[in-house]
Parts: sequence; structure tokens; C-alpha cells
Amino acid sequence: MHGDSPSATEPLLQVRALGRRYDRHWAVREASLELHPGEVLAVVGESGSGKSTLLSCIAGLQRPDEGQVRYRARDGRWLDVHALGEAQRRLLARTEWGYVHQQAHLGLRMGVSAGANIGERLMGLGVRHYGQLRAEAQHWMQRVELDASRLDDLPRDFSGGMRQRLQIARNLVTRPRLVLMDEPTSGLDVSVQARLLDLIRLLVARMHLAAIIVTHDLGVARLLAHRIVVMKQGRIVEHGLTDRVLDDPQHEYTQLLVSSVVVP
Ligand SMILES: Nc1ncnc2c1ncn2[C@@H]1O[C@H](COP(=O)(O)OP(=O)(O)OP(=O)(O)O)[C@@H](O)[C@H]1O
Repeated sequence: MHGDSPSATEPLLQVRALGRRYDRHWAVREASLELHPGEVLAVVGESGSGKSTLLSCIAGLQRPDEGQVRYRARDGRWLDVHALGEAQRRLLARTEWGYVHQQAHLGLRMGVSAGANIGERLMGLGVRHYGQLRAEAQHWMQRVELDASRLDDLPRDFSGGMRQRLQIARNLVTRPRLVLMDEPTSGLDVSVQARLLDLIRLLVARMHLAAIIVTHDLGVARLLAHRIVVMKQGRIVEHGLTDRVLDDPQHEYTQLLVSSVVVP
């Protein structure tokens, strides 16, 4: 997966000196990174190091206290994500971005069917034809390896792994360019996790998606990411190509992280 980093192109996303604090405590400080089209970046670090805060600031879900998030839209214009109006940011989130939550119920509408969960995003883009919505929903159920005959079932009747697949389908149906994922496989059984990771890897490659994946699991980073940033106490302490960071870590904190787990 992480052999050829597609970095020759212009970046899709730029994060510059981003900072976010809660009261007087900085959860993220001076975080800068770039992401190119089709590139997968893993954000790793121990619990409380600021990974989720960074991701939600990038997604526009939280406003940073310092710094900037810039995104290059399909028409080539650079957008300052936090200077956009709410409506514009929502449109961006619906059309160009996806966000996969660790807890699937936060990213799904639990009271409507699986098919409606997938179709809703398309309706938001103006698709109204019932047959087309259903056909697309069925197609996406299959793409994420869910039984398409369960299109009318509610997500609450699905297992954890199935819900996560459904959340992924809901996010990808509009063919975004950037997907942000916060611990997408944690909390699932190991075998379910492995299959889900394979699916994510396949979809990301086939759709040429750029992705940022927050994980505390270096195995997930190894499998999915071209590049890794390592966070400690809110700061990025190391970044580089996945193999380099995991096989030859430079910062002593990364050395500790790598040596404390058996990386597959
Ligand atoms: N809503 C909040 N209010 C106050 N402090 C917060 C809030 N959210 C996060 N923090 C603090 O900010 C810091 C970074 O938290 P964050 O959740 O971003 O870390 P993380 O690396 O994603 O951790 P985990 O892997 O456990 O999810 C922590 O010290 C946390 O206690």
C-alpha cells in the first residue's frame, strides 16, 4: 500500500500551525501537515495525544484557536475551511469529504433503514428518482460486502462491523475526494477488524481517495498508510514515510511506541 507515495501532485489539504486548547490546556499545538490526492496519512500516538482533536479541527467540526486548514476544491480553488460559512462547509462535507466515526451510531441515522442511510447523501445532492436511489444503495451495500437483501433493515439490527461498513458506504456513495477516519476499526473483534481493514484498503485504492486515519494501532498504520505523523502531548514529534517511521524511528517517543508493540 505504501510503496509509492503520490506526492508529485499539488496538495489537496494543507494544515498550518494548527492549535486548539480547552481552557488553558493545549490539546493540539503547532500541527502542520499536507496531504496529496490519493494519499493515506495515519495519525498515531498514545491516548490523549490530540489525534481526535486534530482530526475534528481539520474536518471543521471544531474551530481551532490558531492556524489554518486549507483545502483545494474540485475547481482548483483553495478554500480556508474555517473561514467558510456554515452552509458552505456543510456542502463541502457532503460532497467532497467523508467522515467515519469510531462509533458508527454517530455517523449513521439509526432510526432509518440501511438503504435510506446510503441514499440520503445522494438526495442531498439532488438525486430524487426512487429507483435510482435504491439501485445505488444496493450497489453500495454490495461494495462494502453487506447483504443487499438487508437494505430495508435498521442499522440497530446490524452488528458492529456491519454498521461500520454501512457508515463507510454512506460516506463513499457521493464519491468524495477526502475521507477522515477516527479509529475506524477499534472496538471490533480482531477478525472483523482485519476484514474491515482490507475493505478500507481496497476502496481507498480503487477510488483514489485521500485519507487521514487516526489510530493508536501501528498495525493499522502499517497496513493502510503511505505516511505517518506521530503525536505526543498535542505536538507532531515525527513524520515520514510509513516504513521509515516504523522501521527506523528517529524520535525517542516513536522508538518507545514502536518497541512497545509487535508491528506486523
Ligand atoms: N471536550 C473536551 N474538553 C476538555 N478537554 C478535552 C476535550 N476533548 C479532548 N480534551 C483533552 O485534549 C487532549 C487531547 O484529546 P484527544 O481526544 O484529541 O486525544 P486522542 O489522542 O484522540 O486520544 P484517544 O486516543 O484517547 O481518543 C486530552 O488531554 C483530552 O483530555
